[in-house]
Amino acid sequence: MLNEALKDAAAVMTRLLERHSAAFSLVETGSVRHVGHGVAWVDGLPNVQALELLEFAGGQFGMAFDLDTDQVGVVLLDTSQDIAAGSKIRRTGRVADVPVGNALLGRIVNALGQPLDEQGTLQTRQRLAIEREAPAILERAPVNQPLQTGIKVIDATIPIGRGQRQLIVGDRQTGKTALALATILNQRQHGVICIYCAIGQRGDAVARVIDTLRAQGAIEQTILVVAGADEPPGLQYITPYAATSMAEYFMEQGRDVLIVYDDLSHHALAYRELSLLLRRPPGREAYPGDIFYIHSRLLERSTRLARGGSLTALPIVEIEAENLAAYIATNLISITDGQIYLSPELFHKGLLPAVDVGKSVSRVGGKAQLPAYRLVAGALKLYYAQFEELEMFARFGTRLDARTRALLERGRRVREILKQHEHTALSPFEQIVVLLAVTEGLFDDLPPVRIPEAEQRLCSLVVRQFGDIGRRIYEGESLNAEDRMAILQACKQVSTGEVTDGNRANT
Ligand SMILES: Nc1ncnc2c1ncn2[C@@H]1O[C@H](COP(=O)(O)OP(=O)(O)OP(=O)(O)O)[C@@H](O)[C@H]1O
Repeated sequence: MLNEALKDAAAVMTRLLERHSAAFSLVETGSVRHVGHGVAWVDGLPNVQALELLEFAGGQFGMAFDLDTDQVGVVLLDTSQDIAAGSKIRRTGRVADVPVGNALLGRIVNALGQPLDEQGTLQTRQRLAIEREAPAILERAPVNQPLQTGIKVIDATIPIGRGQRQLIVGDRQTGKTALALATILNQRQHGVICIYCAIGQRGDAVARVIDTLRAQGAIEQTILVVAGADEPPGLQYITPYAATSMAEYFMEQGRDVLIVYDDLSHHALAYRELSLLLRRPPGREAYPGDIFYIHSRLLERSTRLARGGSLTALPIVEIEAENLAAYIATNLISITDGQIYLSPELFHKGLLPAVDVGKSVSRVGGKAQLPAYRLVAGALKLYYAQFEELEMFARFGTRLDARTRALLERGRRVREILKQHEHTALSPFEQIVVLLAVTEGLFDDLPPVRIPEAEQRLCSLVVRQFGDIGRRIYEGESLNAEDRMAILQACKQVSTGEVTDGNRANT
């Protein structure tokens, strides 16, 4: 009896001692040896873990990055203003993590999950580490469901599937953000949750995105994770990882999620700055040796899960002077499943969105395209490729035969129909009908300037008359001969002016 009681007492004592020693290690403190822009070197903290969150005496946060034998390199996640040599710093015992959950929808937060909007504190119960392992191969499913962008040139020629990683690449001011934003806006009716992650962007650019999301009623299903250009490089560096953890929460609940990283060039610059400040050896273009790894580790987390749920990533990268072979851009091109290249030349010609179809590719999206779309898209790509080649020859003033002239004329109309204003998304059915009309030559007699008007009339007509075909197409049916005939007939009526605004004209 006494033995039993002694054993119990010993067990209680052991538990108390364990708890006490754990608590003791949590309050391990150190002091700042010296502090620079974005980083600090700290003495003490012998048991600190890599990526552990550390708290300075003034309440600022940092993250243990370089663990040397005699000091710790800490990346600052707040401004360094009130941190000086001698400042105290303590371990928190947890790696950097963020709140996750439905409460984040419609909110603007930073990489630590702190609200940046005026809607008060976040009511979330769960947190996830910002650095998480990507799903294993066996947990993944093939990408075979479309993610509709509503943009004709993308959905037709460079389709994106749910779970795909598609790079948006281009010089500055070529419409990269506009393209990603249009994709987010188009998810309103498809129930896809969106995360817009701004890294190193100017405040006015982010404000424009927020305003557009609000004005178009898409903010409620979007989370904005923002680290502006004036934030410490450490905070900019962890922002995409934090945003991905917030996205993974929804993916693991079986939801489809879209994440936009705007942009990874600024992310790479922030990491280079941190690495140079921490005196890590510089490599090509002064980037550290693991620059490829930081991006592949991030994008590996986007996938489609076999048990349901997907995370589609649209990373954006900015290049200079159309140099697609730039270091960070080529790294990202090799990591992702395709790229959308935005050309400054097309942008300046007013061919918006300025997607250069020849330099863009989607390595998996074709399998995800709706079956009805595949037939139309094939013909469209062929016309466009032939047209671009012929247009080059035509510039030399070569005399052209009638067939070539006809191909050129059709190509001009195809190009006209692929123009699209930034906030005018088309449903898959509308896109199929419009593209069918142009590839079948039903707009050949219309002057190109009248094509946008004909397109509008056609869209309102088919939605009104053929809603049922649209529904079937969306459910995965191909376009049968009868439906195709009916649609072509309607197209013919619109192009000849027989039908206006979806109604038969008074003839
Ligand atoms: N399809 C479009 N229709 C009309 N305007 C467009 C279209 N696409 C982009 N724009 C306009 O072009 C301008 C540049 O677009 P955006 O800011 O998206 O480019 P960016 O490449 O992201 O720029 P930055 O390099 O500064 O990040 C914006 O004013 C935008 O409204």
